[in-house]
Amino acid sequence: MNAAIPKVLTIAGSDPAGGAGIQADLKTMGALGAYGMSAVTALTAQSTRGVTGVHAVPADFVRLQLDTLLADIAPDATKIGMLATAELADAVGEYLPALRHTVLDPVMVATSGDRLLDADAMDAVRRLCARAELITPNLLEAAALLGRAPAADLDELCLQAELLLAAGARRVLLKGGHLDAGATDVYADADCTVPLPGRRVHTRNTHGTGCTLSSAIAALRAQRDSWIAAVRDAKTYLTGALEHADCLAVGGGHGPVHHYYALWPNRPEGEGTKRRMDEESG
Ligand SMILES: Nc1ncnc2c1ncn2[C@@H]1O[C@H](COP(=O)(O)OP(=O)(O)O)[C@@H](O)[C@H]1O
Ligand SMILES: Cc1ncc(COP(=O)(O)OP(=O)(O)O)c(N)n1
Repeated sequence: MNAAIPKVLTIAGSDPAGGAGIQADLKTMGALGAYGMSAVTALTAQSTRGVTGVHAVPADFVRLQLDTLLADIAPDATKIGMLATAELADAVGEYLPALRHTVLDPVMVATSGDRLLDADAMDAVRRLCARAELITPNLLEAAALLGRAPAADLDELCLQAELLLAAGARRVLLKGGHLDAGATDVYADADCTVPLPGRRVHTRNTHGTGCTLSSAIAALRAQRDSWIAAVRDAKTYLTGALEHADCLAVGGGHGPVHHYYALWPNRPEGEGTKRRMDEESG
């Protein structure tokens, strides 16, 4: 694998509160040793309490951002997040053949319940799912893509991951964060279907978990030899960011996860920080 610093692109919406969207993606990429770049698909008016407005960028201007960027820089990996409209989903789809290591987070609805994708954009997102190298739907997004009820247990998670493969996806990480217990996701590709258990963190500060996970996978895919290795390491990073979310104390609603938990040595609250200080003092 190339030892140069990887250049990783996010094509996503903006979250002014800094916990989701391109802001979360760029923080994640920086925290994981990648040089982050962004093409913005939509502005949201949003805080930790919810979304009050969405303003989609015209599709031709998203094309201009991508044409200008890609004429100069070849990303080592790309994460695609909020697409807002069918027109934007189709426009971004035009670039997938030219991009490597593509991760699509088919963002539809924020945790607050606010819509981030037009209702008539589902077919365009389905088309995109078949072109990305990995898709990372949550329970509700998988159910919407498949036209089924959301999975309620691990068996159904595995089944829906395999149904998404059968529908054309190349690799699927079906996220189980919305199940009542645990934090088990399911990874599936043509060779295997693997449950990925995770420690459940008891915090209300979960804003941006999906964005953080998909951008971490992209950042790490550029630095790992396989998708499954990137997915496992990204999940470990996200669990740490959730474990340290409460010491950020941002906003009055669902606050962000702590993207820089391993990098800020002067914040004594964090367990990762403490571990690092212990290691440094021998
Ligand atoms: N409380 C939690 N503790 C640990 N991991 C969590 C928690 N909530 C979500 N996750 C993990 O965060 C990632 C995003 O999951 P999910 O919440 O299902 O997606 P989204 O943010 O897209 O709705 C998954 O890997 C999931 O297992
Ligand atoms: C601009 C923007 N993009 C995506 C999301 C959704 O973020 P996600 O990590 O899937 O989940 P929540 O933040 O809603 O918990 C967003 N809110 N804003």
